[in-house]
Amino acid sequence: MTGHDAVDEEQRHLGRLLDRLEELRADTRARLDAVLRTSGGTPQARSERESFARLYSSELAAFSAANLGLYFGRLDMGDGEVRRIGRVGLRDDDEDLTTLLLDWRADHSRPFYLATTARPEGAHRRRHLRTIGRRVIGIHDEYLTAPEDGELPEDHDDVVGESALLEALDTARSGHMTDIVATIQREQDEIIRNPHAGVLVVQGGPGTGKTAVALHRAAYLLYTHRQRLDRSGVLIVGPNARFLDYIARVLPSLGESGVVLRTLADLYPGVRATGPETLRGEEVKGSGEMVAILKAAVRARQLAPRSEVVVRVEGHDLTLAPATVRAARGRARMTRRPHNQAREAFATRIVDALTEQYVAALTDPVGRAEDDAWSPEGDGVGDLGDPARPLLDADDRAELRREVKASREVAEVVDEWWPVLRPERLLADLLSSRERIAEAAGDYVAEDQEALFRRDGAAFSVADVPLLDELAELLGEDPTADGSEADRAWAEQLRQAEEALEILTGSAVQDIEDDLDPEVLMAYDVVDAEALARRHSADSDLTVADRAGADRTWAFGHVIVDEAQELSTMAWRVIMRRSPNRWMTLVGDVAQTSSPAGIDSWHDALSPYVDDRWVLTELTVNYRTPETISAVAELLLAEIDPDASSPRPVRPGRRPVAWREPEPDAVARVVTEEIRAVPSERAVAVLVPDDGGEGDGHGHDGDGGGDHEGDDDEGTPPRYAALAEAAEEVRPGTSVLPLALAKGLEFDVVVVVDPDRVLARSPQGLQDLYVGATRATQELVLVQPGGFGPLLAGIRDRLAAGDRELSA
Ligand SMILES: Nc1ncnc2c1ncn2[C@@H]1O[C@H](COP(=O)(O)OP(=O)(O)OP(=O)(O)O)[C@@H](O)[C@H]1O
Repeated sequence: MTGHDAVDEEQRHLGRLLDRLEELRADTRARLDAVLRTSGGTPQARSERESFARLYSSELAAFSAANLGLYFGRLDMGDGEVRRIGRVGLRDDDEDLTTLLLDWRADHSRPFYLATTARPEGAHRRRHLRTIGRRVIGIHDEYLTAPEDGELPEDHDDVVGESALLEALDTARSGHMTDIVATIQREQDEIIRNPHAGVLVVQGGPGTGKTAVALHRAAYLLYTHRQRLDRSGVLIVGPNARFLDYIARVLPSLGESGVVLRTLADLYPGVRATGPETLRGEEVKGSGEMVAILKAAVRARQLAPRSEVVVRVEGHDLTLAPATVRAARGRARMTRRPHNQAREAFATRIVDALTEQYVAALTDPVGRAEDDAWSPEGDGVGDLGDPARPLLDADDRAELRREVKASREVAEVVDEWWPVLRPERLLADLLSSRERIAEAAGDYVAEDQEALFRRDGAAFSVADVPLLDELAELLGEDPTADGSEADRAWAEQLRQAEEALEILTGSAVQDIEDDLDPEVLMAYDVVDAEALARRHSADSDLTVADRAGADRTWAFGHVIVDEAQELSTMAWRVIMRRSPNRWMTLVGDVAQTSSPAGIDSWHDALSPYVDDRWVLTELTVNYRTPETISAVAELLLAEIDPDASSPRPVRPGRRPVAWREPEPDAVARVVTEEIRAVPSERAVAVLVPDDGGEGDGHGHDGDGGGDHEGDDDEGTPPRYAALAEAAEEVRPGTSVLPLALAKGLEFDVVVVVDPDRVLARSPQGLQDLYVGATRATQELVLVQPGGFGPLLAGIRDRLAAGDRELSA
């Protein structure tokens, strides 16, 4: 068969596939319309209709998404079987339901990603197809076993489908990440399909495809465990809104729309953390010591009077002694329930104590019983008279108790000493008062206490989010707030489970939470699966993603964290709460940690939660930066950690890294010169220092906000505003970004301005520069006003010497 014939054959098949897809789409559309036209019926019928409507809508979305690049690969197996691989699975409507196209996630598609000449996986030939719309514009064949008439080409290490891969890697970047279904590499495939049902860590240097792998794993898990994950949802947490925007199209392009994408800034429903944070603040607020500080802050709101307080009930003056209130407080704390739930126990004790006095006042006017109650042998709570001589029967007493409980003055004192607290108010009150900070964080040095302080009314920062979440745990639901019936039923189930656990373990659930001993059962473990499922399928028009995203206590079926190295100790606690089953994929690179509260060892971060029961996988090939740029990155990495190994770049560089040393007043000219030279279809970014020195607002893209196209200079530190303007003038739409926002992104050409200033930002300056230098797919330019300092000049000279040696 000639190349021409082969293209014709594939062309015919593509036409058939697209026609079949269209048929299925029309069919699903008709079903959806029929469901939407029906109304009325029993609540059960309504709920069934809603779930069918959701199912058909998501099928429709998947079919529409599959249209582009539907068919991209073919495997000819050794036994003559032909497998065609594409974005979705399609069957013919003949009697046998013949398979026309295999979903890339199906087991039978796997050899397409794994086969090499060394291990052909039963395949004889792999074919990559390039298509535009209905047209096949190219095919590329690789023989995995020797063809009859030719030699077997040499295997290229671990790179599968090399020419298709290199072509994909060379394409201009659009500002949005694209899926990689056609060219997933073996080491990536093994992670995407990894069957481990616990915590899977994906460690890899810059550009190794960690983000791509995480997103494709989400799509794979949804395909393979559809039933389970459709109900419980998948959560993906990324470093900032710009990053989420960058990756937002990948899952829809794979036909998956039910995933909740969040940053830490909006992981706490109802709050958008847009406030600035200092580096010190980030560090202090991220540390595990905050748990004790927040507990102290809650306890500080559980009060007792200094002297006796008189409460008037139905014309009788009843007295509450400080000891009575303290005893009630002690009992309430002993329930080990969250503050707002323990309030009932506190109120009950207060009402009991007052009722006794009330009874005594009516039956024992001389006050003997009361004297007994507060005698040194008394229990501080009093005694309801002598049961041998009851003057009031049980009903009378109950009535008196009701009167005490209903009294406004009693409610007021309960409110004053054990108020209902809400996380947002409590945190704002704590952080805006130096006295309260000193009270709760007495052990901290003055600078750390000061790092916590913020003006009242200021927006919360990203570092505050885990504190709010922690407080929500410590405080519990507001019993006076509305909630859906399903939520209340769920809260009640959890409460009962917690009580059962308390009896089982003899210790408090909150204390278990403190160090989250993995061997200790959590409430979620004992809430029966059925109740969990009922909650997850609660009758509602909203999608799972909507419901899960709005519910702080939602138990996600799978949780994926990208750039997980940035999570502080406090943030890990939030993430773990969202994943009670601990089925997670954590993706990151401990050499890229730029947050002072981030991690430098997976073990340290994870062992408190899962001990050593987590699996480490590694990605070793760099698909983004070409060799020339990787060489600079490698030397920077050696400064961060001499033992770390760099990922191997798959592409040579087109142009060496440019080292430019303009006079300080010529920086804008040099930068604009560089970006003007870049072809218009290529994406360019100018990366500038965060300006995040102590006391400065540190760059977090906290606005949580949507589409960033067109407002690319958002977040530019003021010092670089003029540079941003100049860049915009010569090349509209150029991103001028602080380095912190470049995390996870990539551009064809990257200009890093003032790298020495980045390095000077302690303690993570080296990591920041390493991140910045590895954002480019084609060219890197370093622009240092006044000339490079010793570290970078040294790197430049070593590379130049290496080049001279190579050419000698
Ligand atoms: N198998 C592949 N086929 C085609 N492109 C790929 C493949 N793997 C990765 N890429 C591309 O390489 C680039 C880097 O991938 P990605 O952003 O996922 O890397 P990363 O490890 O998350 O990087 P970083 O840690 O630096 O943010 C992306 O453009 C991605 O699409």
